[in-house]
Amino acid sequence: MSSTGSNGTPRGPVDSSRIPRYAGPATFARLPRLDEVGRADVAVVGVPFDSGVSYRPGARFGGNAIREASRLLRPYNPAQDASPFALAQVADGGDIAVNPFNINEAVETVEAAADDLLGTGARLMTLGGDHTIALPLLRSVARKHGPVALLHFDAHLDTWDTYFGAEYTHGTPFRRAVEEGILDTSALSHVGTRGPLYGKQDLTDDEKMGFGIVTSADVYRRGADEVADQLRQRIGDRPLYISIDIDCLDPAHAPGTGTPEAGGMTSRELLEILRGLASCNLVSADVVEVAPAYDHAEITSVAASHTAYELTTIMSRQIAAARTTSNDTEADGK
Ligand SMILES: N=C(N)NCCCC(=O)O
Ligand SMILES: [Zn+2]
Ligand SMILES: [Zn+2]
Repeated sequence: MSSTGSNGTPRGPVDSSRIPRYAGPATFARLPRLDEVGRADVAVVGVPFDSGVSYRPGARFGGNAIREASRLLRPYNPAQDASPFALAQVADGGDIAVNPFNINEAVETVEAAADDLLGTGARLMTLGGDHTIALPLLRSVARKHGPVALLHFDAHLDTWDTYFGAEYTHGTPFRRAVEEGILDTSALSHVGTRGPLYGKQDLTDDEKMGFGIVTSADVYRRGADEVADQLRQRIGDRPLYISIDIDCLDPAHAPGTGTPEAGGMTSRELLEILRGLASCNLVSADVVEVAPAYDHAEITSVAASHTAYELTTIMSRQIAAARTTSNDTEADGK
């Protein structure tokens, strides 16, 4: 069942033709807060945590920067021919309050908060935070759906083992996830990979874990449509989690991030690949590693807000389609 406003439809964003879009506190896309609507089909939630980074800090401010940049999003998404906030109740669930001084505790807090939100039937659209948070989010999603397919957009593999002996960092979440058996290892892909590694072994280890790699150069050479087709075939109808490290984009398209690497995808390529995945069973997603202190003119947070908008649109469309199917089944049974 979906949440509805008092007139039976989801409560959408503040009307920017009546109330200036730059007025008032920011929620994602000017949507209602979760406490204003009771429950949501898609909960947008911030995780202000960056104690897992290996280089520049600052992603703890990413969620709010994305919310600010999302003021300009409009309610109809022409690329997917859908009005995501009318198809399903999308609401801003605020931030998960995580301990910046204790990574293990932070990981537990994120996992428990995700359990609570997923337990209400919502799908999660998480705004990071550094990439460490993908692990507890995946644990929670897998508890609900079983091992999930993973599409990981990133310059980096994030399947390294430890940094300074620490297991939970932004360079290690997906190795931990594979070790814990929470990923469906027949459908794991990195997209946008590039840049120097520690050694060739990084690639061999990653392949052994089950990952396929679409490099940023592959995207450039083969084009977004072909890449999306290939990914869609690999994923099939498995429950899918999409994790997007904004550094999958070239630093020209996302300068505001902690570990930038030259030679990345354009924001157009990323958005187009996502649109090509609209038929996949997207159960939750994150956008991480937005570090506004290194940004200019909100380039990075605007790209991140549009990325979250495409992901939210995919989820809303699927929720609406599932509702139609179950209504049809009910009608047939009567
Ligand atoms: N997840 C991100 N953004 N970066 C991981 C980089 C890890 C390293 O410094 O080797
Ligand atoms: Zn990265
Ligand atoms: Zn990453």
